[in-house]
Amino acid sequence: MRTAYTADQIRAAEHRLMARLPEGALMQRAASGLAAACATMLGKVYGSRVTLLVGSGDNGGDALYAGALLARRGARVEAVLAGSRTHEAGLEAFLLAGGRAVEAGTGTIERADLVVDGLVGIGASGALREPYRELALAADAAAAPTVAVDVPSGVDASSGRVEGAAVRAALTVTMGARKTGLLVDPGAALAGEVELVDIGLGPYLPDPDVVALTGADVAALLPRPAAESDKYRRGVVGVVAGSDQYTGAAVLAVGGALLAGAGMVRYAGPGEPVAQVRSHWPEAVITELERPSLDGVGRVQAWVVGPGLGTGDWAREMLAQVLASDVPVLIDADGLTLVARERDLLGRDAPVLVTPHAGELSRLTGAGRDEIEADRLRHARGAAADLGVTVLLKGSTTVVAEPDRPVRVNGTGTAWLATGGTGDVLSGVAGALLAQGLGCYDAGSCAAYLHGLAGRIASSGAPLHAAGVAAAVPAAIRELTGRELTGRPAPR
Ligand SMILES: NC(=O)C1=CN([C@@H]2O[C@H](COP(=O)(O)OP(=O)(O)OC[C@H]3O[C@@H](n4cnc5c(N)ncnc54)[C@H](OP(=O)(O)O)[C@@H]3O)[C@@H](O)[C@H]2O)[C@@H](O)CC1
Ligand SMILES: [K+]
Repeated sequence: MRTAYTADQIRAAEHRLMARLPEGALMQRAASGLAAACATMLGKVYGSRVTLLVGSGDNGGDALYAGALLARRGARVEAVLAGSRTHEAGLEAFLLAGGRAVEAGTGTIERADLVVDGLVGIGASGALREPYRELALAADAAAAPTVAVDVPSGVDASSGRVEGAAVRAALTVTMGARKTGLLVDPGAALAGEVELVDIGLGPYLPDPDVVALTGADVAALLPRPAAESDKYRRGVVGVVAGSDQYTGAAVLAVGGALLAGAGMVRYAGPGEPVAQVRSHWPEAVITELERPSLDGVGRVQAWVVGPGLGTGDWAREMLAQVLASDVPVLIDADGLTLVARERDLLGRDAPVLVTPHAGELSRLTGAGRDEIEADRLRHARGAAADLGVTVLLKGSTTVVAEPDRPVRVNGTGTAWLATGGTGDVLSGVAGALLAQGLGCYDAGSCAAYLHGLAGRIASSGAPLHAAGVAAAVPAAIRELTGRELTGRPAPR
């Protein structure tokens, strides 16, 4: 599990640790980790040109001490001192090691083999001011890669929010613990690779603000069929999706559920989608509906409701009946539009997982779509608390929020997944995990991980289509769990 923390959490932990250490010890640890990462990126340190962008705080101090270490190894290191003041001891060490302070605009950034962004770290507030903004833009325009110290300057360490200009790093060397803003877009997209330097903060850290599951975490959570499993005990998913107008959503949601390991999928819908589901998935158990009713559909362990369902009376009645059941329900797409109109529908005791994209969450909460995109964490958390449900907010980093738990973020996706129908597949995958007994929090975060990985497998760097993502879900599970998938050693 990768954990991340807000700036306030980090600062509090640092204070407790600093009280036990000699002055400056933490910064020395940070700087040596930073210098080592820069050296690796440079390949050959001797003779290379390194330009430091140095702000007025300790973030600049880290850069200066690291610059001193690189200068001692023969690099030509120049520092642009951008703040109204400069970390004194760091500057002294830097100059003593042979580093040079230079003005901005002397071509130092353009000539560099590597730029080190030490403008601001966790002490930043608001959009980058001048001259920092100008320097961030110059670093972005330069040919050399940028290594960000702690966080890319311009990215809010606690949220990933970016107001105005920000540094685009190839590598972010982060001190003591990951910052939340490095795991959540738009910040995550600007951080590049993230390397964590251990400065001994571990014992002083509180519960994390956000966490990201690793492949091993997901593998450990995924339900596995045991020898005595039968199709009912492996989890029966009910899918209420699709309409005579939108048939594909039904096919994709059923496919996602089947291929993510549901023991059985029951599909209930009108004639057109029934015909499509039947021809694509003979495995599904189908009830063709003459009227909107779940009577006679049979027991399920979880429902997926909403993709392509429409928003008319039929859809509203189906949604209400699904929500009147006593099993977990995943609501997506048109189901969310209906819930936005009629919040009372959510009043139930059994768990609810909603899977909006930013536009759908906007309808649910009234916040602007752009505002949600800019601060995904805050809005997902707020919606989970307000609605009393688990919220999986889709996007380039998917976040899963549930009251009183760290937000889970997922970065396995690829931009190619932003195409029609992939959300329907995700709802089926998550529904299969719910039906197999995972709670909404685990089902949502594991489904996001698997779906992202399946997207990568289906894409391989090229366009993908939603049915291809569903088809790649077993390969994604195989990649995570390998031979132990059956719960037994692989046959020879
Ligand atoms: N604490 C520790 O033990 C350790 C800390 N470590 C390191 O210290 C970093 C935190 O250092 P920090 O607290 O000095 O703050 P930091 O991020 O350098 O900048 C603060 C200054 O920037 C300015 N400024 C703010 N906003 C701005 C804006 N929008 N646009 C422009 N300027 C802006 C403002 O200065 P002013 O403008 O007031 O002169 C403010 O005072 C941390 O990220 C890590 O790298 C490591 O060495 C490990 C040990
Ligand atoms: K920085």
